[in-house]
Amino acid sequence: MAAQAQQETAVESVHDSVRDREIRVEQEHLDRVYRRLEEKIHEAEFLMRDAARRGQVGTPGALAERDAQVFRAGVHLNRLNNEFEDFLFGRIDLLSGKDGKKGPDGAYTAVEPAEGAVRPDNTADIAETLHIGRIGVLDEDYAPLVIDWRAPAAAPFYRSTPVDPGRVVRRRVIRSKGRRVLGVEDDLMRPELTASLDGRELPVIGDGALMAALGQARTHTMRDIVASIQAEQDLVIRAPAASVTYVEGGPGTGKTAVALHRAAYLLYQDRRRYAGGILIVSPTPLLVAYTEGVLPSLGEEGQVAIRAIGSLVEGAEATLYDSPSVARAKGSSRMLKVVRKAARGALELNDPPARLRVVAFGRRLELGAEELAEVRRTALGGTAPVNLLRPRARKLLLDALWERSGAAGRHADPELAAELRSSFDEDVASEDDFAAFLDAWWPELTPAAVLDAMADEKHLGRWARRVLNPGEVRRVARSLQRDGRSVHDIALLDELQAVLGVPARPRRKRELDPLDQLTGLEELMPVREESQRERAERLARERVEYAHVIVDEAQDLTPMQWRMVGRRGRHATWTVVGDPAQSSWSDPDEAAQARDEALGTRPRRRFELTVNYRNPAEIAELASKVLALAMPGSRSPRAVRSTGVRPRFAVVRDALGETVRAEAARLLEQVDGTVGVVVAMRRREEARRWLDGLGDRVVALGSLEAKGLEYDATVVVSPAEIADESPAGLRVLYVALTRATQQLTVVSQERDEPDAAGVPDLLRD
Ligand SMILES: Nc1ncnc2c1ncn2[C@@H]1O[C@H](COP(=O)(O)OP(=O)(O)OP(=O)(O)O)[C@@H](O)[C@H]1O
Repeated sequence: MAAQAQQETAVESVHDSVRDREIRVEQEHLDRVYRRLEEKIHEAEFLMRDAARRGQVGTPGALAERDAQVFRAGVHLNRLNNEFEDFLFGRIDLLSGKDGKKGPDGAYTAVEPAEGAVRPDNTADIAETLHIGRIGVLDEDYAPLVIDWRAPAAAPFYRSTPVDPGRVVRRRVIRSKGRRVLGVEDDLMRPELTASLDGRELPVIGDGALMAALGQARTHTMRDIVASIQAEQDLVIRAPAASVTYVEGGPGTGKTAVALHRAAYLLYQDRRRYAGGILIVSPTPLLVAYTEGVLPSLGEEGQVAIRAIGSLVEGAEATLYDSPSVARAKGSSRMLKVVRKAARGALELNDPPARLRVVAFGRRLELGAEELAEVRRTALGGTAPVNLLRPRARKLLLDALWERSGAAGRHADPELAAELRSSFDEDVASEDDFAAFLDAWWPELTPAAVLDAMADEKHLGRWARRVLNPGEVRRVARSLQRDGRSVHDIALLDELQAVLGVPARPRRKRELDPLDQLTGLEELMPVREESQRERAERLARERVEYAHVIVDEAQDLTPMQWRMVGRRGRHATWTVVGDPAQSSWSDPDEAAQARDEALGTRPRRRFELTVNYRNPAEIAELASKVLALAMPGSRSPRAVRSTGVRPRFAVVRDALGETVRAEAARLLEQVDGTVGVVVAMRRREEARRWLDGLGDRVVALGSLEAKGLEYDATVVVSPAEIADESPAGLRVLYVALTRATQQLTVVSQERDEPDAAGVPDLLRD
């Protein structure tokens, strides 16, 4: 026994010394990289100073040169400052071979080793070693010290698998903090080989980086996965952006992570093209807060706007929730008709004048109610937005007055007749009364004013006749009377904006800045004048359309929301990620149709993600029981790991709040990271009170708020209550059950009909 223990200790220490040696090897490389980076920073700073000096000379040549230098140096400094932390994370050791073919996405496809690279006795030499990091760094001879993770040459780091290893023998993830290498984790892609590097056998350390990453405690912000992107995810990240990249995958398959990394990849691939901006649409502000740190960690921020679906309209912010039946009405494409009628009908509100009186050519002219109604009807026959039809209405009024004046037949000569008409128009239009009439009779409408008018049940009833039933009219009108907007109201505001239009206003002239002439200057600005974040926010405010639109949790967009998002990417390429089984929208077919309209006829490339990286198998298995009820016949993604900890079932004895609090406190002891307590939407407020004083590692969430988020452990409170809350309740419950990375507790009350073991009816076999 003692001998065996001694032997094990010896093996361990040999292993440790190999690990230490390998860490030293990587430390030496990292030191070289840092020395090189410092040189580059000095160079960039010198260039900035030098450029500033030349700028004072002021000759046109010096100015142009200054611009170019400032631009290059600024970009460099910006990147270096952003990414100085922890940017070297990977390494691949390759057999000799050709560089291989580039696939349609520009990345190298399976690169086969050269003939003879593997000897008949299965031994081989490592011919090439590449280090992968957040940005590329070249040494003084332009040889790569670090390859940017998005470069085609880095693709084998992500694509190589033991089934299809290509030239990769060993894939290593390097963990470092600042300038210190802390550890390495290796995966052997060709375990059958005995490979040597510089005459020594290639050592292998650890159990692979993926498992290490997945087991880590969660915080309230998402981490990037750049060191452990898996092959099926890499295919999506690097997919060409020619049209629509459409990705489906179950909970935890990395859809959100992939979407964020794809944004960074696209910018790297074609910065100029995506200077038009990338919009990432997220379902909730909570998910925006959770994910928005990922892009800066990948060195990208300025061109990407991550917005919650309830924050897409400038000046409005969703803070309220609608009941399922109100949401269903407001989100449905039936609302289109209602909104169009409301936009036109709103012209009649606020008592528009019933007659128009003017004096022209010395005569009193008048149009009465009937004639005005006729003019309005004709004007509204146009297809332009209501606010933009005002000039047409004005013209029709003048026509009617001209007719009334009897001056039409006065001249036979067309030129004279036209002249007379034009002086008539001028005469009328210059009258204050006419202008005042027009303002009152065809006022400029704002989306907010029309939506407020829809809060009046009588008005809404008129505009929604034969579209919404009386119950829906009542409920929708009431919901619009509340203080604040819901996420569905935001889509209505956007639709109203489109139906109303914004009349052209004289543009303010921008100050001329010589630097504006510089192409790509946008990259430099953040360094000198505003932070990346301020810039992203400014661009998001100013921008109406984007070059690429990424929709996360796409299964949840209602038809009206698809229209809103579609307007932001009319000329864009798209990445759409979602999971129909998690849809909280009651009519997926209607939403799919609206999605197809938003995406138009663009060709789609479909991808599927099949591996669940979030939930351990024990939790995934329980969730799959609800999946079978929610979407019979659909497959659960395969969980990659198992913890041996089965979900726990607790039954409420006395007060629900006390049981939930006790279970949350228990989980806080068990895990290092976060605990999420998911309740039916109507219990959100009380659930927050239940957890009072337990600290900020635990949060209470309504079922719809849990979308996309994850916690070390979750407490799901009353599955039946969550499932019964809406027509899509079972799918919402499926979302709730798939949020935990380590532990899950399900709390049941009587209505859950728990069995003797506490398992609620919905989760039994
Ligand atoms: N290749 C990977 N390496 C390390 N972690 C990963 C990898 N892929 C995904 N993950 C992790 O798995 C978790 C789930 O990822 P993500 O939230 O992107 O999944 P999702 O498909 O969007 O899930 P849902 O549909 O439930 O919202 C995250 O913690 C993510 O960081």
